[in-house]
Amino acid sequence: MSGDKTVMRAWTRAQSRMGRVRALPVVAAGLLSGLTAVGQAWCMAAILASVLVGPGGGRGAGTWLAALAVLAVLRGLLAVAGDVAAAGAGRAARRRLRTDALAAILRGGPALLRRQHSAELTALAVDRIEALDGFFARWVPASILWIAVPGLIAVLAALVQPGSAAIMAVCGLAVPVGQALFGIGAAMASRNQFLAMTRLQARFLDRVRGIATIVLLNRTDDEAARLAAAADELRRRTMKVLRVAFLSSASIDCAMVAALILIVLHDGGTVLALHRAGAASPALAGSAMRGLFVLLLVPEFFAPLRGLALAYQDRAHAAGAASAMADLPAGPDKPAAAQTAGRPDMQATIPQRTAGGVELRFCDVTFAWDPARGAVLRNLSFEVRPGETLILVGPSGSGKSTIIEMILGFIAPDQGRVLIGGADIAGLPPAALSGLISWIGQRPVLFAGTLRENILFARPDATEDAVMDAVRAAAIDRFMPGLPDGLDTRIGEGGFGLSGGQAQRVAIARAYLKNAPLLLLDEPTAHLDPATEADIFASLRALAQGRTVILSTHSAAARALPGACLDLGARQNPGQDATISEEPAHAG
Ligand SMILES: Nc1ncnc2c1ncn2[C@@H]1O[C@H](COP(=O)(O)OP(=O)(O)OP(=O)(O)O)[C@@H](O)[C@H]1O
Repeated sequence: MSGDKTVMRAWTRAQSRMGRVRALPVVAAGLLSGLTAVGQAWCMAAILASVLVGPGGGRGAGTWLAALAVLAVLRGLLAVAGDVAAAGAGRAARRRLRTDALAAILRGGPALLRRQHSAELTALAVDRIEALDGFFARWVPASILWIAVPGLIAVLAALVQPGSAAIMAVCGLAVPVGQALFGIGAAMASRNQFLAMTRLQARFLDRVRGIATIVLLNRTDDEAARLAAAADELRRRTMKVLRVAFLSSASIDCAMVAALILIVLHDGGTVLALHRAGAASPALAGSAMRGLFVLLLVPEFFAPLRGLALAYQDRAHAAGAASAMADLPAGPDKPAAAQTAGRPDMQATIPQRTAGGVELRFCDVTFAWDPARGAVLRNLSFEVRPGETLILVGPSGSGKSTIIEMILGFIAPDQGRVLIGGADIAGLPPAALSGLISWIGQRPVLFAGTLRENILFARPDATEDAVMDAVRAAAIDRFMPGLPDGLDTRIGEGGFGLSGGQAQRVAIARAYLKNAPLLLLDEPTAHLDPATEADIFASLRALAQGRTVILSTHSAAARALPGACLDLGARQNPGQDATISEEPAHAG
């Protein structure tokens, strides 16, 4: 996970900017609420002064009470309006971020899962983004209101009682200093808490997936102890977050109590002096009212500062999410634009779908996952003409899956170009590229749902006839009579289980429905017995008709698919070029 503070700060600042527009109604409600609080304090001060010191000669207590009631209702309404607007701002931001995160995860594809744990990605898309609600609903408005409302209150108080207003302002200024100190601790504590939570989630998911291995190797107690240790770490870090939050809130209370005491001493002294001097009742009542007014304003003055301190947690969550978001692949426009900049030839026209497949060319492609470990593909060139099949062979780690991920657009060459139908895939919009490709991997993913829904996943608007054609072509009709509800049998998680070969037939049916000109097969029979493998290859052979096919395999049974063979193992020996055998050599 990236811990680059500049990236985190830039992300948090950018999110703040984006959240500000939606936070404006919350800020407006907060400002108006601050004004009504001033009105309430004035009414309360008038009522208390007339009770404590005697009538000052102005309006009666009844008028002030009525005004107080009206202001209380108004303030209640403003609070509701502010809460509704804040909830809306949080909802909109979470929706936007979740869409961005999901798009980035899908863009990253399998390559992303190789470097990030699926539990981490799930935690980001679900928990972290959920936790950002407070950032947009509370922190963004609070970061404006903590200056605006106390500033407004201090100015109005200064018009009435300048000395007390100055005391309140000076005590208020101590708060940001304390918050700056606690804030750093809060941000670190919160980030550590999130890391501990993600670690616990990842460990738990791993262990649930590997439950059979844990039981068979008799490691249940060990694993339970480790999970307990991870849970305990999360508990400790959560307690630390709470401790820092408590200290931060206590520091504001201290500043507020200091302001109250100093104002009582200051204004109380004035009222007492007037009383001793035998001042007239209206003058005494006026002085007491002004003193009480400022005193009653003190909690209102500190309330936005307390709001900011509470929302600091939310900002810390945003900083934690920032590092996780920064690890996701950037938007498609950025790399594509960067790669095609100044190269009009690369701003590709989208190849048309053709009946006989599509041409695929690798031109001098070099790629390293990690430059320190050297290039996986070095100056690789080959060409597959429309309708032809290329079989990628070579030992484990020679780069077969890397080639397939590159064609899928999940990774881009460090040097060289990959052309599909004459268009550089770096310049193709992701949707256009995926429209040209069907992909079948080692283990097809079946979603919880019916068999029909799983097949239709490739083309939800397919007609019943098209689905039945795909079912027959993929030989699903051979095992369908054994399913309780035929095509409407529920499969996937919690549903009916399919064997590896049957699941692969669902993937073949999906490819039939999608009907793309380029078919990528990444070890499609890796986990199947020889008889099922032969069966699957027979279906794939039919599927390959009229399509360009790239097949990565270790299996000798792949000979069932007639086509050229590119031995990547031979390329790893110095001085040897790509070796395409059996068919016209289009390799360089
Ligand atoms: N996400 C990744 N990050 C870093 N290195 C990677 C990543 N994916 C693959 N590699 C490395 O790239 C090399 C080629 O891997 P690749 O999966 O393409 O090989 P392969 O020929 O498909 O292997 P296999 O036959 O076992 O599937 C390997 O050394 C592998 O460790």
